[in-house]
Amino acid sequence: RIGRWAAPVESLHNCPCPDMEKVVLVTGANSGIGLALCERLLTEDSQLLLCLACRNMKRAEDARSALLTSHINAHIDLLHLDVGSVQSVLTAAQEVKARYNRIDFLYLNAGIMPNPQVDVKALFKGLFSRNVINMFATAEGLLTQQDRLNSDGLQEVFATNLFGHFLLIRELEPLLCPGGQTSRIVWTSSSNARRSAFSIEDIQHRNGTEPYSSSKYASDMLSLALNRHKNSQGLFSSVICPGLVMTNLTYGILPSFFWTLIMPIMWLIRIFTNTFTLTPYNGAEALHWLFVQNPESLDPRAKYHSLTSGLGKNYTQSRQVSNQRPLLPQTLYCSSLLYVNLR
Ligand SMILES: NC(=O)C1=CN([C@@H]2O[C@H](COP(=O)(O)OP(=O)(O)OC[C@H]3O[C@@H](n4cnc5c(N)ncnc54)[C@H](OP(=O)(O)O)[C@@H]3O)[C@@H](O)[C@H]2O)C=CC1
Ligand SMILES: CC(C)=CCC[C@@H](C)[C@H]1CC[C@H]2C3=C(CC[C@]12C)[C@@]1(C)CCC(=O)[C@@H](C)[C@@H]1CC3
Repeated sequence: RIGRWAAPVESLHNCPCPDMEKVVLVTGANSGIGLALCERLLTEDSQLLLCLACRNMKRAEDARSALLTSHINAHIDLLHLDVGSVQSVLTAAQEVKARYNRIDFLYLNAGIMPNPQVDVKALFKGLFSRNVINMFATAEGLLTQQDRLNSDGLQEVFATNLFGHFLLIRELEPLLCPGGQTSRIVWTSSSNARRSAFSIEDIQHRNGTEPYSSSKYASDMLSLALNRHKNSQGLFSSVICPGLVMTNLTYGILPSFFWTLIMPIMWLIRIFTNTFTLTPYNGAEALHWLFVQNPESLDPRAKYHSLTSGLGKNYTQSRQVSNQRPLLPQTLYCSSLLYVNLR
């Protein structure tokens, strides 16, 4: 490989990825939707070079073993990455650049919702309102979280769900779109993302109680900005919502016995709102769907939703990302640049 995008000799030597193998990196790959995505990607393309980027190597090892049981010959690498730590992202990016000479797909899936609180009064009120379907689909007005500062002095939710991922993109730029090829970025966002939860004056949601919603809205805007800045260079960014999925994240909202108790109700609700995808496999539908799409055919302003019908059929639907204020994506892009340049 010659030219601007050439990798250092030792990395080419190390790189086990011949030209036709896709290199896919997934953050938060050891559980839930991330792990289900890996399973689905290996089923789709057995030649993949899959890199599980996780903060806990024991859990990462377990995930790799589970994947290898059903895909014996799969090529699965592990990478230590705590997206909530600037130093960890920088070290991991160095490691990725030493191992591979390109990234075809970067799935930015790791995410947290710490100390969630359900507003039970609002839930009961909502049950008897005309807004009930929207309430179940978006949890609007139902959920708050308590955030804290991490060791970098950043709010933990924004650092994990947004800044760490953005820093990773910036650091991996030399591996994105090498030699005129296209590269793809896919964010696991949420239908809980709401414009009113985000303020450019409080870019980390330090003073609010909905950092999760705010950070997911910010990731939608950042994806939009990436498309505006980078599509012409062959870099395409998309956002998805997996629907409501039973994972460690949701088990952190209510105790598991409660979820088990209301499971029949959840199946019933699915008849009215196809956003209750419930299983990680179903939730990974839009992530998998994007993998097999031609990037030029995608809408840069869309959010792709994993949906499951009452009869259990999975499909992907595109909806416009909600209410973009003019210039907000660019402003956010610049602010995030400032953050990552603080390193
Ligand atoms: N479940 C749902 O209903 C919905 C989920 N989502 C989004 O889907 C994504 C996946 O979540 P889900 O599968 O549900 O939940 P899980 O908790 O099962 O998965 C989250 C993954 O992210 C990893 N992670 C968390 N923090 C970090 C970090 N600092 N560095 C590296 N990895 C980290 C976790 O690792 P570890 O095991 O070490 O904690 C885990 O692998 C999240 O972005 C979430 O916001 C969006 C909409 C709905
Ligand atoms: C289903 C019944 C009878 C009770 C559960 C009520 C809430 C706990 C539940 C209703 C809508 C859910 C929801 C989420 C969490 C749990 C609810 C608030 C999410 C916020 C989980 C994470 C996401 O990113 C969203 C897409 C979910 C939206 C719906």
